[in-house]
Amino acid sequence: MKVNGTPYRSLWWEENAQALQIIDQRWLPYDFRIEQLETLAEYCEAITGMHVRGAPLIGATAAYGMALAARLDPSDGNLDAAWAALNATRPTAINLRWALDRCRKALRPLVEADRAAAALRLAHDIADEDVEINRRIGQHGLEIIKEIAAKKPAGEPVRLLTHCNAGWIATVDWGTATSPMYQAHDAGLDIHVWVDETRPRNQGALTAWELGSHGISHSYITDNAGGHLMQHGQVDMVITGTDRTTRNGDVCNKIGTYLKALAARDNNVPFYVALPSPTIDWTVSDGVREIPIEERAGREVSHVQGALPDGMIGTVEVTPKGSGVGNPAFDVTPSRLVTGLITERGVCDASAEGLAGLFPEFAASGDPA
Ligand SMILES: CSC[C@H]1O[C@H](OP(=O)(O)O)[C@H](O)[C@@H]1O
Repeated sequence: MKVNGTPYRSLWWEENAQALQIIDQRWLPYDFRIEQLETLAEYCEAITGMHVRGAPLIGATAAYGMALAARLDPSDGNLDAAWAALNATRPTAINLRWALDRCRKALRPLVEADRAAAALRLAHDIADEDVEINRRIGQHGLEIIKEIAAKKPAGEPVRLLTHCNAGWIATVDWGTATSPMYQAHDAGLDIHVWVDETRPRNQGALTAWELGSHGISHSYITDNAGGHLMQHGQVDMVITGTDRTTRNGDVCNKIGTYLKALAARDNNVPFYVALPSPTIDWTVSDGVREIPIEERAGREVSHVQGALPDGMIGTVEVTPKGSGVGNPAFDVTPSRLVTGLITERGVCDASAEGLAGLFPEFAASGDPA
């Protein structure tokens, strides 16, 4: 997507430096900073510290981390160590494990001398595939928005609500939940997006920044406003991303998604999830009981980051001293609350049959890596 007229991906390989460059999202939307990753420790910190975030982007970053490891020392031992270090960065988004397994599976059979070049090519492929997957998700999501638009009174926009940031900055490009929004806007459809701020890291500010940069009408709302808006007929469709979706359609996503799905069901609002196939965990059926939920630092809840009057970026403490803090970063929406899954191969029910119908080869093997 473009930033001030310049096309960007969320990460890119800098040939001259032979290093990965990322947009350091910790400073958005207040400041646009680019960071160059040069050591495995920097790759790990970039993921753990959410310099890069979003399931597909985490996976792509990890693939470049494996390419770095293969260049420094292509031995099995070093690749295994890199795999373990990167896999330990964040526990919930399955794209991390998917990318690492795919890299290790591709490199193991090769002689060591061939591994560095192969690993870099594979990282590039994973990044490019993500862009194409998300573009296709956008095409399928656009058809849903068109169907809703056709039933709306003339002059009334299609009103979407989204939670967190499943935007181009959470992927290599296009985003997952935002790809249908971009493509609907570019196709001339009138849309308005309710953007959940998404406490505590306020990734909604990233979504608002993205949509504003693309000229898409939107409103930044508190996380607790969504149910009220749905109750008053102000939402035509909810669409979110996902960090891990089980083989039967249970959806793990940013904390608060489950509550939006409950409100959507109670108000008969369709609830869609944009789902790239690398985000499907074919080994898990019961999302609530089997998906590990990341517990992040309490400081993310007790302190809020923002732009200070002098333009500097700072944090303000918002909880009383001595209060305990909880910070589960994700929750699981049971498949029964999901209207449909928008994948790169089309839209399906949130069910084992639905996903197996679109991805028979993965459903059979259980191993998409
Ligand atoms: C397109 S995946 C985006 C997904 O990842 C986010 O989590 P985080 O910001 O903690 O990396 C969030 O759950 C989004 O829906």
